[in-house]
Amino acid sequence: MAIMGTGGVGGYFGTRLALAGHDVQFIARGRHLDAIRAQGLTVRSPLGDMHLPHPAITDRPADIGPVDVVLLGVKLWDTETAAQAIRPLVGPGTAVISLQNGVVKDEMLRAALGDAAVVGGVCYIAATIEAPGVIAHSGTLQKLVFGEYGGQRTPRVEAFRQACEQAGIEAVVSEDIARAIWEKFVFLVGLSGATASTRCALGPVRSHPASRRLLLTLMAEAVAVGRAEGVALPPDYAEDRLRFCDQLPADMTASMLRDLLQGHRLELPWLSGDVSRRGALRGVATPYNSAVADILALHVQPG
Ligand SMILES: NC(=O)C1=CN([C@@H]2O[C@H](COP(=O)(O)OP(=O)(O)OC[C@H]3O[C@@H](n4cnc5c(N)ncnc54)[C@H](OP(=O)(O)O)[C@@H]3O)[C@@H](O)[C@H]2O)C=CC1
Ligand SMILES: CC(C)(CO)C(=O)C(=O)O
Repeated sequence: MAIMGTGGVGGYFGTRLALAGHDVQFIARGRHLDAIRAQGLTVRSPLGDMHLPHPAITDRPADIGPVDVVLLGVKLWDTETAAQAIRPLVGPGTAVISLQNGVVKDEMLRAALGDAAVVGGVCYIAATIEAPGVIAHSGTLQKLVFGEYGGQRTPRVEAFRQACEQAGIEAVVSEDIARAIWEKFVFLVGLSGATASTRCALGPVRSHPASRRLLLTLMAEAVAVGRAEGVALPPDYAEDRLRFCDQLPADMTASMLRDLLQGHRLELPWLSGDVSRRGALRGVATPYNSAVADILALHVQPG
């Protein structure tokens, strides 16, 4: 397997897979790569800390050659460059599974790598690069959902499910992965848009009638756009996600709020911005997502 982007997501899941005995080749760059080469890759997690003293790691994916599975864990602005870089890793049966947020990622991967390579995927976790060479996992959630776009349970999907099971990763094979990706997207568009634009955690956002309406409407617009694109989301799915939000910890925030507060680049154009863009193409009104995209536009690029 290869992990393209050894960050919060790639570093966490890759480390688990490597510790379970799988041949995992990590791809990283910069100070993070240097630190991992010098001191190994460390994951701090409430489920138990992990350490790979000498992981196979490179910044030259072409040296790795074809693999069974590529997990893509780069931020969305790096998708096209990463897709070109992993071309030498993709053989006839290789599954490229993006763990990124958003719904546009697999469209970009298909354009670069062809339809056959792309297996849909989505992940549920909160993990970040705490320091070069060190990944910090918050909470205990660590789940992958993946599947072929046609819904078939192919040997490559089943083999990866088994690998995850051996590695102690909660893994679910979806027969409607497009819908599974949209389900996460709906929730994340609401959580990221509402927490980042108010600069508040979920607890306060859901308890004030106005910010609760903001949260619900951001999700409802995403549902309307998904349904207009033919995704089988129930019409009341936003209300379902609002009930889900009511059960989550009050201090929960989206990674986009954390990025905003730390002055990092934002994935906004691929979240609320993408709802707005897709809505315009389908004739679906998305005033709340468009407003969030406009309000936060100044912060998308740091500096
Ligand atoms: N973190 C989380 O908890 C969750 C994240 N996601 C999604 O997963 C995706 C990844 O997020 P996250 O793990 O937080 O991102 P990170 O920034 O933590 O990790 C991405 C890593 O990939 C590296 N990278 C990018 N391009 C290359 C390249 N060409 N060669 C080598 N290394 C490269 C980056 O290096 P550099 O820093 O130099 O750019 C960085 O170290 C995002 O789409 C995010 O929305 C989804 C669920 C949860
Ligand atoms: C909501 C969460 C933590 C779920 O994985 C996420 O994807 C994000 O904040 O980017």
